[in-house]
Amino acid sequence: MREAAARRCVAVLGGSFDPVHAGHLALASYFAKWLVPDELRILPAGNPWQKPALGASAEHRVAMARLAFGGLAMPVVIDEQEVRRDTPTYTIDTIRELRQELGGDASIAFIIGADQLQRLDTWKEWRSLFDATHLCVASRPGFNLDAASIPAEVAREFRRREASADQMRGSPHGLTHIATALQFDVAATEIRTLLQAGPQETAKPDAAAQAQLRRLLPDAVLDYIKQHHLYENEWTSKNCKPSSSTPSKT
Ligand SMILES: Nc1ncnc2c1ncn2[C@@H]1O[C@H](COP(=O)(O)OP(=O)(O)OP(=O)(O)O)[C@@H](O)[C@H]1O
Ligand SMILES: O=C(O)c1ccc[n+]([C@@H]2O[C@H](COP(=O)([O-])O)[C@@H](O)[C@H]2O)c1
Repeated sequence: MREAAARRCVAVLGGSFDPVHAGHLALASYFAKWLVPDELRILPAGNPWQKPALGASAEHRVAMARLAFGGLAMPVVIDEQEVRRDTPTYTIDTIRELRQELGGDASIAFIIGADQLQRLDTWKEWRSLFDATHLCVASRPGFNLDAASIPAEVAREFRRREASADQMRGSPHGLTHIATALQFDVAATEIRTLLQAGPQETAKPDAAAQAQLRRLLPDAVLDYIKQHHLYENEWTSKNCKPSSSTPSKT
């Protein structure tokens, strides 16, 4: 008798990654261990419509994501579909694209942190997400996962769909998991602030900020930020165009 082919499982982590930091790596690594997917798909957001502004161009954010996630010991794909799109970045559009690409049978699991769970009901067509993907959520310091912090309807959906890793790998979409063990206290906002925390005349972070940055960012990402003088000034516009320091295409 022929053995049934195993269902392909793809874990997806989307983000503004402005810049990518150790919290993103911890989040991806956590679910890589929990779900054991065949692939980790990283999706830098082109136009994250709920963020007031961005500090680096899409090209730089993609380049930093490549440096950061390329070091993980698993198959990683940096998917640029969202930065190629002109429209606001809606996850439902992206997941539908992914479905087309991966087929109806693949198990797709979209990963978010607790802050996004708290506002999931503001996402475009959030209920439709369950028809196309699983949703995996991780705790994050500063963002409660208790009943009072999650919109009631979102909490209800998550409760009735809660599943094990085996169940998620074994079906294409519609299941959820909330992991409460991750406690990595870092945000991109904090990193952008640290990068500006130097004497005005030097525009360089002081020694304490420097040590903190080394702890919160992969070395290659910090080196890249310095090489391209990213985040040295106040906010640039949201759709910031690549500057002269845009990475060359290789
Ligand atoms: N420290 C963290 N722990 C758990 N999840 C995180 C952490 N940092 C980011 N995430 C999750 O990663 C995804 C992408 O996050 P994003 O790129 O917006 O980073 P951020 O640190 O939240 O940025 P910002 O401070 O600019 O809002 C989101 O789903 C977010 O919840
Ligand atoms: O689909 C939406 O409406 C939507 C609203 C807010 C956030 N998202 C997605 O959630 C992921 C994390 O977003 P962010 O803003 O925390 O970087 C990223 O992939 C975003 O595109 C998606």
